[in-house]
Amino acid sequence: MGKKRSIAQEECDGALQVAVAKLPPSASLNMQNADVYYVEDFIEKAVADDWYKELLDLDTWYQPTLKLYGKSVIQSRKIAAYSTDPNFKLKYSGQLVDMHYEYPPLLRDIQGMVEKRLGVTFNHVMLNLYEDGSVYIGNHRDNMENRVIASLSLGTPRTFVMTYDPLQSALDSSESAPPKKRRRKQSNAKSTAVADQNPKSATPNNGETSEPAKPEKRVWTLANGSLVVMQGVTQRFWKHSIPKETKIKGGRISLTFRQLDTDNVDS
Ligand SMILES: O=C(O)CCC(=O)C(=O)O
Ligand SMILES: [Fe+2]
Repeated sequence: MGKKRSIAQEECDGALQVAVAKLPPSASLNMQNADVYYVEDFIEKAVADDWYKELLDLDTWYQPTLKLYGKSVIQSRKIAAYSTDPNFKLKYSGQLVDMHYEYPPLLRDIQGMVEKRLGVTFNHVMLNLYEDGSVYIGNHRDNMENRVIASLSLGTPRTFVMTYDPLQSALDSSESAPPKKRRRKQSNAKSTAVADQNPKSATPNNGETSEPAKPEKRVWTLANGSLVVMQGVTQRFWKHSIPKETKIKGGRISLTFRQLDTDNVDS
């Protein structure tokens, strides 16, 4: 029997079959068990401002209702969702997302530009509206089938936090998973390294699961016109959030482009 392969290794092989975004190595954040890029000046600020204003006027924004512990709660963050696949449906917190299949011309152009620059195609974009700093997104991981996730930021800069928090199953499948007790202690570790406002100051990139998990956190500001790309094994090992910053009065729109699995089409 051959040596058991790590999840990271298998995912890397899988990622070669599906396209990965092409970005310069200088944009890589060199995070352990992740493939994350940040391009601060992906588009000019003046263009980002214009796009922000135009997208704010879309008539497709709405506040989804979430089911939390059996109660219906209205999400503070407005969203607008589009798909290039006319049959594609998506559930979010148990509710069907209000999906639109006719892209407004600007959104089609933006998606085309992002696709061209990254060398990949997307079948879905979710717009998030953070009207001010009281609107946030809690710590979460995106679905595994989101092979490449590209998030374009427009408007007021907001803080982005990425926390190393491996899925239990990912560690269990790893060759060198540390014992359970130690893993739990590590994920709560107070000594978590925080690279405030500097996504590149970092621990070394291990690239795979052959090393014990290192507690780590990255915190930086998403500039107006910037792009974050997460792909490969990132969602298995890292969570992300945009915390509340109540002093912030300006608005922000993020456009999160995704490659959703068409097997999930719920027609
Ligand atoms: O607004 C952002 O940049 C992040 C949004 C996000 O994490 C999500 O939609 O899953
Ligand atoms: Fe997310």
